[in-house]
Amino acid sequence: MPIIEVNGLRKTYGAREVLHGIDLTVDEGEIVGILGPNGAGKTTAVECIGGLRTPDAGAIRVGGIDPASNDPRLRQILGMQLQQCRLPAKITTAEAIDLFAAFYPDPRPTDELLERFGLTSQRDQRFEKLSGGQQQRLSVALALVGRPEVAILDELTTGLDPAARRDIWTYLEHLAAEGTTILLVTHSMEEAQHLCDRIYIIDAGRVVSQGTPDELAAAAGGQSISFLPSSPVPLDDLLSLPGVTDVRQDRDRIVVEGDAAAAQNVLAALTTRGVTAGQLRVTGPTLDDAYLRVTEED
Ligand SMILES: Nc1ncnc2c1ncn2[C@@H]1O[C@H](COP(=O)(O)OP(=O)(O)OP(=O)(O)O)[C@@H](O)[C@H]1O
Repeated sequence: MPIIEVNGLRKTYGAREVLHGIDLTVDEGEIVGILGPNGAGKTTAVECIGGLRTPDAGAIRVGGIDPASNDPRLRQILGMQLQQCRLPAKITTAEAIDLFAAFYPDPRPTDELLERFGLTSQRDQRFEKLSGGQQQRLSVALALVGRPEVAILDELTTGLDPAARRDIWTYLEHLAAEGTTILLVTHSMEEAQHLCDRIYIIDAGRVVSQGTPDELAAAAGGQSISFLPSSPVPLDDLLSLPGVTDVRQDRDRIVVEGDAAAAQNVLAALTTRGVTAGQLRVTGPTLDDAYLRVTEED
C-alpha cells in the first residue's frame, strides 16, 4: 500500500521549471532513496512532498493527505529532516528535542534520542557550539521525535564519521522494520545500496531510472574479469570472444570487460589453451555504474 503517492509533480521557480512531472510512490515500511546530481530537484521534490513548498501541478498524497492543504494531521504522521537545520544558537541539544517533542502526543523520550544519536554528553551544549556532525545528528533526531509514520530525510549522513553513519543506518533499519516509512535524499551510493529497498534517480527535474539497487546495477550491464594467466595469452584472442568488449594488460594481470556471458567464454577459452586463471576476480556492475550511466546521458 503506498503511503506516499506523487503524480506529475511540477515546480517552477520564477520562470524556470525545475521539476518536469515527477511520479513516485513509497509503500508503508519501505526505505526509498532519491539520488541525483546537484541541482537535479531532489530537495524541491521532498519539500513539496513534505508540504514546505507548493507544487505548480501534479497530485501528492501522504497518508491520503494533500501536503499543500495545511491539514494539521500531516504534521502528526510526517517527520522531516532538512538539509540545513536552523535552530536558535543558544538552545541546548536537550531543549531542542524537548521543544519539538511538545508538538506530539507520544514523543520518543529525549534521553533515548540523545543516546541513539550519540549526543548524551552534548545534552546541555548550545546549538552553536555543536560540531557540524553533531548538528546533523540532532536534525535527524528532531525529525524522528514524534514517532512519525513517514520520515523524510535530506542528506541525513552527509558529514558524519563512518561509525555515526553506521549507527544511524542501523537505527533507520530498525524503524523501518517496525513499520516507519522512510524517504531519503542521498549522494552516497553506499548509503543507497545499504539502506534502500528502492531508488529513484532524478536528473534535471525528471525521474531517469528507478528500481531496487540490484535491478539498477544489473541494468547498467557489464562485468569485469581479471586474472593472472599461468602462461602468456594473446589479448586479441580474448577480444574476439563473444560478449567481450575490451581486453587490457594491467601489470601481470589480464583485465577483460564484457557482458554477463564474457566470464564463461574467457574461462572456456583459457581451458582450451591449457592456461589457468590465477587470482580470478569477477566484478559485476555497481550502483555507481548505473548512476553514472543514467546521469551522464544527455
Ligand atoms: N528557492 C529557490 N528559488 C529559485 N531557484 C531555486 C530555489 N531552490 C532551488 N532552486 C533551483 O532549483 C534547482 C533544483 O534545486 P534543488 O535544491 O531541488 O536540487 P537538489 O537536487 O536537491 O540539489 P543538491 O544535490 O545540490 O542539494 C536548482 O537549479 C536550484 O538552483
